Amino acid sequence: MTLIEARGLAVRHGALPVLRDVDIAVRAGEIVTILGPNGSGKSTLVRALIGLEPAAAGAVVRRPGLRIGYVPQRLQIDPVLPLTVRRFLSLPRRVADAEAAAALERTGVGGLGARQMSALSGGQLQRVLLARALLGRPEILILDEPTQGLDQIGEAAFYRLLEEVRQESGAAVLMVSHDLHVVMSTSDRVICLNGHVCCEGAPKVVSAAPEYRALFGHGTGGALALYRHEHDHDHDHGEGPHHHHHHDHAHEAEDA
Ligand SMILES: Nc1ncnc2c1ncn2[C@@H]1O[C@H](COP(=O)(O)OP(=O)(O)OP(=O)(O)O)[C@@H](O)[C@H]1O
Repeated sequence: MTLIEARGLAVRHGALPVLRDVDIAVRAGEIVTILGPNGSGKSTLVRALIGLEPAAAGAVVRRPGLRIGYVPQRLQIDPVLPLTVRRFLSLPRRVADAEAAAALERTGVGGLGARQMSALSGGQLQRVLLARALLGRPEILILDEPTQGLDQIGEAAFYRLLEEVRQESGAAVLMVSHDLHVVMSTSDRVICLNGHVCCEGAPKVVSAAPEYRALFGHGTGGALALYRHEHDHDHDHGEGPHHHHHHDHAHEAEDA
Protein backbone atom coordinates (compact mmCIF):
# COMPACT_ATOMS: atom_id res chain seq x y z
CA MET A 1 0.00 0.00 0.00
CA THR A 2 1.42 3.36 -1.03
CA LEU A 3 1.50 5.88 1.81
CA ILE A 4 2.93 8.88 0.08
CA GLU A 5 4.03 9.66 -3.43
CA ALA A 6 5.27 12.37 -5.76
CA ARG A 7 4.12 12.29 -9.37
CA GLY A 8 5.96 14.38 -11.92
CA LEU A 9 6.76 16.79 -9.10
CA ALA A 10 8.53 20.08 -9.76
CA VAL A 11 9.38 22.58 -7.03
CA ARG A 12 10.88 26.05 -7.37
CA HIS A 13 12.36 28.42 -4.86
CA GLY A 14 11.37 31.71 -6.44
CA ALA A 15 12.88 31.63 -9.92
CA LEU A 16 15.19 28.74 -9.06
CA PRO A 17 14.04 25.33 -10.29
CA VAL A 18 15.04 22.90 -7.53
CA LEU A 19 13.20 19.72 -8.48
CA ARG A 20 11.77 18.47 -11.73
CA ASP A 21 9.93 15.33 -12.87
CA VAL A 22 10.27 13.60 -9.53
CA ASP A 23 8.36 10.33 -9.23
CA ILE A 24 8.77 8.51 -5.95
CA ALA A 25 6.56 6.42 -3.72
CA VAL A 26 6.92 5.02 -0.21
CA ARG A 27 4.92 1.98 0.76
CA ALA A 28 3.88 0.75 4.20
CA GLY A 29 6.70 -0.65 6.30
CA GLU A 30 9.63 0.05 3.99
CA ILE A 31 12.80 2.05 4.67
CA VAL A 32 13.68 4.41 1.86
CA THR A 33 16.73 6.66 1.89
CA ILE A 34 17.28 9.75 -0.23
CA LEU A 35 20.92 10.40 -1.09
CA GLY A 36 22.33 13.31 -3.04
CA PRO A 37 24.96 16.04 -3.02
CA ASN A 38 24.52 19.30 -1.11
CA GLY A 39 21.89 21.47 -2.69
CA SER A 40 20.40 18.63 -4.74
CA GLY A 41 16.93 19.24 -3.34
CA LYS A 42 16.67 16.52 -0.70
CA SER A 43 15.20 18.73 2.01
CA THR A 44 12.98 20.43 -0.54
CA LEU A 45 11.60 17.05 -1.64
CA VAL A 46 10.91 15.99 1.93
CA ARG A 47 9.23 19.29 2.69
CA ALA A 48 7.12 19.04 -0.45
CA LEU A 49 6.01 15.52 0.51
CA ILE A 50 4.89 16.80 3.88
CA GLY A 51 3.11 19.73 2.31
CA LEU A 52 5.49 22.48 3.41
CA GLU A 53 6.52 23.41 -0.15
CA PRO A 54 4.02 23.93 -2.97
CA ALA A 55 4.32 21.97 -6.21
CA ALA A 56 5.12 24.08 -9.28
CA ALA A 57 4.04 21.12 -11.42
CA GLY A 58 2.90 17.58 -10.79
CA ALA A 59 1.48 16.51 -7.46
CA VAL A 60 2.09 14.98 -4.07
CA VAL A 61 -0.42 12.34 -3.07
CA ARG A 62 -0.75 11.24 0.53
CA ARG A 63 -3.06 8.47 1.65
CA PRO A 64 -6.03 10.26 3.21
CA GLY A 65 -5.57 10.65 6.95
CA LEU A 66 -1.93 9.53 6.81
CA ARG A 67 -0.15 10.11 10.12
CA ILE A 68 3.34 11.50 9.49
CA GLY A 69 6.06 11.88 12.11
CA TYR A 70 8.59 14.47 10.97
CA VAL A 71 12.09 14.96 12.35
CA PRO A 72 13.51 18.11 10.74
CA GLN A 73 17.12 18.62 9.72
CA ARG A 74 17.72 21.12 12.46
CA LEU A 75 15.67 23.05 14.89
CA GLN A 76 16.73 26.49 16.00
CA ILE A 77 15.63 27.10 19.54
CA ASP A 78 16.14 30.61 20.75
CA PRO A 79 17.94 30.29 24.09
CA VAL A 80 16.16 33.44 25.25
CA LEU A 81 12.81 31.73 24.84
CA PRO A 82 12.32 29.33 27.70
CA LEU A 83 10.85 26.04 26.54
CA THR A 84 11.14 22.81 28.45
CA VAL A 85 11.28 19.42 26.76
CA ARG A 86 7.93 18.56 28.36
CA ARG A 87 6.22 21.65 26.95
CA PHE A 88 7.82 21.10 23.56
CA LEU A 89 6.28 17.62 23.41
CA SER A 90 2.84 19.21 23.80
CA LEU A 91 3.29 21.40 20.73
CA PRO A 92 1.10 21.64 18.80
CA ARG A 93 -1.06 18.89 20.30
CA ARG A 94 -1.33 18.56 24.05
CA VAL A 95 -0.21 15.16 25.33
CA ALA A 96 -0.70 13.62 28.77
CA ASP A 97 2.23 13.49 31.20
CA ALA A 98 2.36 9.70 31.14
CA GLU A 99 2.41 9.64 27.36
CA ALA A 100 5.18 12.24 27.20
CA ALA A 101 7.24 10.40 29.80
CA ALA A 102 6.84 7.09 27.95
CA ALA A 103 7.95 8.64 24.65
CA LEU A 104 11.07 10.12 26.26
CA GLU A 105 11.80 6.82 27.95
CA ARG A 106 11.40 5.00 24.64
CA THR A 107 13.93 7.21 22.90
CA GLY A 108 16.45 6.97 25.72
CA VAL A 109 16.05 10.43 27.22
CA GLY A 110 13.70 9.60 30.11
CA GLY A 111 14.07 12.12 32.90
CA LEU A 112 14.90 15.05 30.63
CA GLY A 113 11.36 16.48 30.65
CA ALA A 114 12.23 19.47 32.82
CA ARG A 115 15.37 20.36 30.83
CA GLN A 116 15.39 23.46 28.64
CA MET A 117 15.34 22.62 24.92
CA SER A 118 18.22 25.01 24.32
CA ALA A 119 20.34 23.14 26.86
CA LEU A 120 20.16 19.74 25.15
CA SER A 121 23.15 18.16 23.47
CA GLY A 122 22.85 17.35 19.77
CA GLY A 123 22.12 13.68 20.42
CA GLN A 124 19.58 14.45 23.13
CA LEU A 125 17.81 16.93 20.88
CA GLN A 126 17.49 14.36 18.08
CA ARG A 127 16.02 11.88 20.55
CA VAL A 128 13.54 14.45 21.82
CA LEU A 129 12.55 15.26 18.23
CA LEU A 130 12.03 11.56 17.57
CA ALA A 131 9.97 11.24 20.77
CA ARG A 132 7.76 14.08 19.61
CA ALA A 133 7.37 12.51 16.16
CA LEU A 134 6.36 9.20 17.78
CA LEU A 135 3.68 10.78 19.96
CA GLY A 136 1.51 11.14 16.85
CA ARG A 137 1.67 7.33 16.31
CA PRO A 138 3.00 7.83 12.79
CA GLU A 139 2.48 5.40 9.94
CA ILE A 140 5.52 6.97 8.33
CA LEU A 141 8.50 8.65 9.93
CA ILE A 142 10.19 11.24 7.77
CA LEU A 143 13.66 12.23 8.91
CA ASP A 144 15.88 14.84 7.30
CA GLU A 145 19.51 14.08 8.15
CA PRO A 146 18.58 13.12 11.69
CA THR A 147 22.14 12.45 12.81
CA GLN A 148 23.70 15.65 11.58
CA GLY A 149 26.11 16.90 14.23
CA LEU A 150 26.30 13.59 16.09
CA ASP A 151 29.55 11.73 16.52
CA GLN A 152 29.85 8.20 15.11
CA ILE A 153 28.75 6.51 18.29
CA GLY A 154 25.78 8.83 18.66
CA GLU A 155 24.91 8.27 15.05
CA ALA A 156 25.02 4.49 15.31
CA ALA A 157 22.96 4.59 18.50
CA PHE A 158 20.35 6.81 16.87
CA TYR A 159 19.97 4.48 13.89
CA ARG A 160 19.69 1.46 16.16
CA LEU A 161 16.94 3.22 18.04
CA LEU A 162 15.20 4.09 14.81
CA GLU A 163 15.35 0.47 13.70
CA GLU A 164 13.87 -0.70 17.03
CA VAL A 165 11.10 1.85 16.83
CA ARG A 166 10.34 0.80 13.31
CA GLN A 167 10.14 -2.85 14.24
CA GLU A 168 7.81 -2.12 17.14
CA SER A 169 5.54 0.30 15.32
CA GLY A 170 5.77 -1.04 11.76
CA ALA A 171 6.06 2.56 10.55
CA ALA A 172 7.64 3.18 7.18
CA VAL A 173 10.75 5.35 7.22
CA LEU A 174 11.77 7.92 4.64
CA MET A 175 15.05 9.60 5.46
CA VAL A 176 17.66 11.84 4.01
CA SER A 177 21.10 10.61 4.95
CA HIS A 178 24.75 11.00 4.10
CA ASP A 179 25.73 8.03 6.22
CA LEU A 180 26.51 5.58 3.47
CA HIS A 181 27.21 2.62 5.70
CA VAL A 182 23.85 3.05 7.35
CA VAL A 183 22.16 3.55 4.04
CA MET A 184 23.63 0.37 2.65
CA SER A 185 22.90 -1.74 5.68
CA THR A 186 19.42 -0.60 6.61
CA SER A 187 17.60 0.71 3.55
CA ASP A 188 15.24 -1.35 1.46
CA ARG A 189 15.50 1.21 -1.28
CA VAL A 190 17.76 4.14 -2.12
CA ILE A 191 16.76 7.14 -4.20
CA CYS A 192 19.61 9.12 -5.63
CA LEU A 193 18.58 12.72 -6.19
CA ASN A 194 20.17 15.59 -8.04
CA GLY A 195 17.32 17.92 -8.94
CA HIS A 196 15.66 14.86 -10.42
CA VAL A 197 15.79 11.15 -9.59
CA CYS A 198 19.11 9.94 -11.04
CA CYS A 199 18.67 6.33 -10.06
CA GLU A 200 16.67 4.29 -7.64
CA GLY A 201 16.58 0.76 -6.33
CA ALA A 202 18.03 -1.69 -3.84
CA PRO A 203 21.24 -0.30 -2.27
CA LYS A 204 23.58 -2.62 -4.10
CA VAL A 205 21.95 -1.91 -7.43
CA VAL A 206 22.17 1.84 -6.92
CA SER A 207 25.77 1.74 -5.74
CA ALA A 208 26.75 0.08 -9.01
CA ALA A 209 24.81 2.53 -11.20
CA PRO A 210 26.95 4.83 -13.36
CA GLU A 211 24.68 7.79 -12.49
CA TYR A 212 25.45 7.20 -8.86
CA ARG A 213 29.18 6.96 -9.40
CA ALA A 214 29.15 10.09 -11.50
CA LEU A 215 27.54 11.96 -8.63
CA PHE A 216 29.55 10.60 -5.74
CA GLY A 217 32.87 9.74 -7.32
CA HIS A 218 35.39 7.14 -6.39
CA GLY A 219 35.64 7.58 -2.64
CA THR A 220 32.02 6.83 -2.10
CA GLY A 221 32.04 4.18 -4.75
CA GLY A 222 34.71 2.44 -2.74
CA ALA A 223 32.73 2.66 0.46
CA LEU A 224 29.67 1.28 -1.22
CA ALA A 225 31.56 -1.46 -2.97
CA LEU A 226 32.98 -2.43 0.41
CA TYR A 227 29.50 -2.83 1.75
CA ARG A 228 28.29 -4.73 -1.22
CA HIS A 229 31.18 -7.08 -0.79
CA GLU A 230 30.24 -7.75 2.82
CA HIS A 231 26.66 -8.43 1.95
CA ASP A 232 27.51 -10.75 -0.89
CA HIS A 233 30.22 -12.80 0.68
CA ASP A 234 30.72 -12.12 4.33
CA HIS A 235 28.08 -14.29 5.94
CA ASP A 236 30.35 -15.84 8.55
CA HIS A 237 30.64 -12.87 10.85
CA GLY A 238 27.94 -10.39 11.55
CA GLU A 239 30.19 -7.60 12.76
CA GLY A 240 29.87 -3.93 11.93
CA PRO A 241 31.17 -2.15 8.85
CA HIS A 242 34.55 -1.00 10.17
CA HIS A 243 36.83 -3.88 9.31
CA HIS A 244 40.33 -3.16 8.34
CA HIS A 245 40.75 -6.43 6.54
CA HIS A 246 38.15 -5.29 4.04
CA HIS A 247 40.10 -2.24 2.98
CA ASP A 248 41.80 -4.09 0.18
CA HIS A 249 38.49 -4.85 -1.38
CA ALA A 250 37.44 -1.24 -1.20
CA HIS A 251 40.60 -0.21 -2.98
CA GLU A 252 40.11 -2.85 -5.61
CA ALA A 253 36.68 -1.42 -6.25
CA GLU A 254 38.01 2.12 -6.36
CA ASP A 255 40.61 1.19 -8.87
CA ALA A 256 38.15 -0.70 -11.03
N1 LIG B 1 13.76 28.76 1.32
C1 LIG B 1 14.55 28.79 0.25
N2 LIG B 1 14.60 29.89 -0.53
C2 LIG B 1 15.38 29.93 -1.64
N3 LIG B 1 16.15 28.92 -2.04
C3 LIG B 1 16.15 27.79 -1.30
C4 LIG B 1 15.34 27.67 -0.11
N4 LIG B 1 15.55 26.45 0.41
C5 LIG B 1 16.43 25.83 -0.40
N5 LIG B 1 16.79 26.63 -1.43
C6 LIG B 1 17.71 26.27 -2.52
O1 LIG B 1 17.21 25.10 -3.14
C7 LIG B 1 18.27 24.20 -3.47
C8 LIG B 1 18.02 22.85 -2.80
O2 LIG B 1 18.11 22.99 -1.40
P1 LIG B 1 17.82 21.77 -0.40
O3 LIG B 1 17.96 22.31 0.98
O4 LIG B 1 16.56 21.12 -0.78
O5 LIG B 1 19.04 20.81 -0.76
P2 LIG B 1 19.62 19.55 0.04
O6 LIG B 1 19.83 18.48 -0.98
O7 LIG B 1 18.72 19.20 1.17
O8 LIG B 1 21.01 20.11 0.53
P3 LIG B 1 21.95 19.74 1.81
O9 LIG B 1 22.55 18.38 1.54
O10 LIG B 1 22.97 20.81 1.74
O11 LIG B 1 21.08 19.79 3.03
C9 LIG B 1 19.54 24.89 -3.02
O12 LIG B 1 20.09 25.52 -4.15
C10 LIG B 1 19.08 25.91 -2.01
O13 LIG B 1 19.95 27.03 -2.00
